Amino acid sequence: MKLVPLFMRSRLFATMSALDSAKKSAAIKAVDLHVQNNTVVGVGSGSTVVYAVERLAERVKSEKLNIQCIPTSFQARQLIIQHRLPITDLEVNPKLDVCIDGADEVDCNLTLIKGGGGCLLQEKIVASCSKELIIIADYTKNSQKLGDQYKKGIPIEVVPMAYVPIKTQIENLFGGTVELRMAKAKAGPVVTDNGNFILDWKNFQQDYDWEDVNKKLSLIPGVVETGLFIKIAKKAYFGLADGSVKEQV
Ligand SMILES: O=C(CO)[C@H](O)[C@H](O)COP(=O)(O)O
Repeated sequence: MKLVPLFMRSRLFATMSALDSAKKSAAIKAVDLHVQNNTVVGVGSGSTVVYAVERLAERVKSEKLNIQCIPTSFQARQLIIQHRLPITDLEVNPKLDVCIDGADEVDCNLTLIKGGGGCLLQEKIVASCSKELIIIADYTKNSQKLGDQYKKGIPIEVVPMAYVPIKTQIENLFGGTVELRMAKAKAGPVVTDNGNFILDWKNFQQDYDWEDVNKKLSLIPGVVETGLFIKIAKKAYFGLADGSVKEQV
């Protein structure tokens, strides 16, 4: 095992805990302001959402809140079950009051990149059934233009057999580079909760009309969904390093 000098370890720890507390304060604020008794709530995916689920569980216990939760991924489903929150689905509850979810990047127009965790398809479906999508994130996700902060690319969920022609079409239409997302603890590609692959479109131009790009991407045969969330989010809460929370509408 490689030894990390003590001064570097404490700096690493300090950075991680500042980010975590920023995620937590954003999550608490969103849950406290957007969830009441009888709310049907969409539970997003990722590390920030963990704090939202913890807060939901606290409030259900202390305030005896009656809520119903709809997961956006296998991870979200497990979180809901672990915290013994009531779970439902779109078949029973096709209309949600609110969906609380994280994001990989949020630009000045509340356009989002989502899907860093590979859950974009169910996240977009659940968000589209919700009266409001509320984003919770730490301060590193807040940017002027997409691509300013998040360098891992725009995730695009695709049908496996079509990943090569889709990659070529995106590169020819828009430039940049498109990579098949590879798994970390499995040989081969990441397979989504829906049995699809993820392409990450990197080094894209930043001054695109994202609505137009999203329409064109969605029309390519085999594209299941894009990680571009345009005019869907109602509000974003960013936890800041000083413990405060910034709101963006
Ligand atoms: O879109 C997502 C998963 O598909 C997540 O919301 C996004 O990746 C943010 O995750 P985190 O809260 O861990 O930063």
